[in-house]
Amino acid sequence: MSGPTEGNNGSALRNKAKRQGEQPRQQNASPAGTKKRAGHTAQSAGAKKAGGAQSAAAPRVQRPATAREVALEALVKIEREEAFSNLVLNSALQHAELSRADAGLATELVYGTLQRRLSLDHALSALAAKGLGKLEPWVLQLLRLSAYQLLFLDRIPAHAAVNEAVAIAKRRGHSGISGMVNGMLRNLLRRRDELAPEAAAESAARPALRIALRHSYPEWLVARWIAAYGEAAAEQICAAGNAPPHASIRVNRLRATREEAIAILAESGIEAAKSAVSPAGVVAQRGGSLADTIGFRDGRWTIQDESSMLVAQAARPAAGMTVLDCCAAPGGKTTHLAELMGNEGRVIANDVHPHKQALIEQQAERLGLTCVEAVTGDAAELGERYSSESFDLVLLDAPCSGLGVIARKPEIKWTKSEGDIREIAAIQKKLINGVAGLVKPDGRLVYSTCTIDRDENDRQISQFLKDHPEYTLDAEWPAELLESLRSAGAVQGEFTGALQLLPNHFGSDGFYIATLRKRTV
Ligand SMILES: C[S@@+](CC[C@H](N)C(=O)[O-])C[C@H]1O[C@@H](n2cnc3c(N)ncnc32)[C@H](O)[C@@H]1O
Repeated sequence: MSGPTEGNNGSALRNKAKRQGEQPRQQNASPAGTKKRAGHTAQSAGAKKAGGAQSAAAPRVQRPATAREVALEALVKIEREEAFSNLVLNSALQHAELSRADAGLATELVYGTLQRRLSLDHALSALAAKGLGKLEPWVLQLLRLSAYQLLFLDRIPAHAAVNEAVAIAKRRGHSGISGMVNGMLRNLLRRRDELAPEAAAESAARPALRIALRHSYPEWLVARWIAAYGEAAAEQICAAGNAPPHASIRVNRLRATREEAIAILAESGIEAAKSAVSPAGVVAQRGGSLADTIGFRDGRWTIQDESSMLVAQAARPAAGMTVLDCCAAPGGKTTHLAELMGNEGRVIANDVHPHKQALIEQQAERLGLTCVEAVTGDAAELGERYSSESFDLVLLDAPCSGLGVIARKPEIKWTKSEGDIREIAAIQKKLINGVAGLVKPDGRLVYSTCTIDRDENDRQISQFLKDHPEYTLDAEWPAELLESLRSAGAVQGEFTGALQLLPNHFGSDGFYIATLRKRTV
């Protein structure tokens, strides 16, 4: 689901967020310093777009891109193409020739700038005579990433942040732009206390606006979370979304135990411990890239968020079952189901995108799982493709708004709207209704999402249960799993068979899981 998030930030930035109880962000890509540059650097691509830092006839002298230039290019691309931050950044780091520390800084700048966009724009708009709307995209991103350093990072001297920004502006634009960047950032330094997020939040009239300004979220989203979970929880959710995500693996029980995986990681210099959430999970605390390990290559583990690992566990597949995973790519939960089945039985893994079939097949092969069959099709049409009541277990890990994975993809805060939630909830409804008939009597239907919006989750399932009296919620989850969920307060009172895991419960992704059983007639 989410791209790999591995390793620790070599630069170990201690920032203002850290002083407020958060951890420095982990580097979200394999260390780039060892890779040779391939193709254009982020810097050379930028120079071309700025229109003439070098003439077409001049020999191209490639100067290594700096951490800030790599971050700037990535930010421009993420916004222009509405691309996922983790994919853009990983690719940018692979092409840049940065030291480990600089790759850490670029990562911090990209994620921090995306996370704190509201606070940064709030401060910058007070300083921009003509507002921010007319600025060229790269100038706006340069101002944001520089303001992020001035307002949120302690370890970077203010003069370094300003001087670097002015130097980039000079290389990319005309002198008017570098003068404006210089003036605005020096003004920001002078008025730092007055323009800080805390000061803005204190003057907010509404609770949703106060939380939005303090933690940098759209007010409509905070208002939705307050309505769903209350004010205190909404604020905790927002804070958790700004904290660095955990880097975790799911151990393939057919090839290793958690203890063995922890020992193998230690040999590669990665300090790791058992997950408090998932019985299959191991969380890296310090060290390098989890994907760049022998244990990953030889199929002893898969990189997966701890919450995501709960889905297959809650589904309780057994050896010999016939299982359908309706929205399966890239295969994280498919392969977990197959592992829990001891590779015995049949797991049909469907996805609508033909190119994703190979992703599922590659994962199954890497993990040694021969019971997986990857197929392509629209999940809404699976009800016509397979005989009714032919599966022991059907998993619908539905496409969703992704509001539970904001810590990994902070751009989601700014790209999603309430209209998007309505649209995706309608698709989810169509998909779950479409596959409900495929489950055998006494079989299970598992519905999951990586969002925390009630319209996509518990309200979706309440409506489904009204429309399908042949189904009930099934509370039979593995005891070990329920115990850990209770100890974190994620499950309170009697467990019903549906779980809304919030990002603030364990620091893992926000996830919803409902297990349903079809009655026998
Ligand atoms: C949440 S992701 C699934 C993640 C996957 N279960 C895993 O654990 O790796 C949702 C997937 O649904 C697929 N998808 C979206 N609409 C679909 C549809 N109508 N039918 C089948 N798959 C669909 C997307 O391509 C995407 O891969």
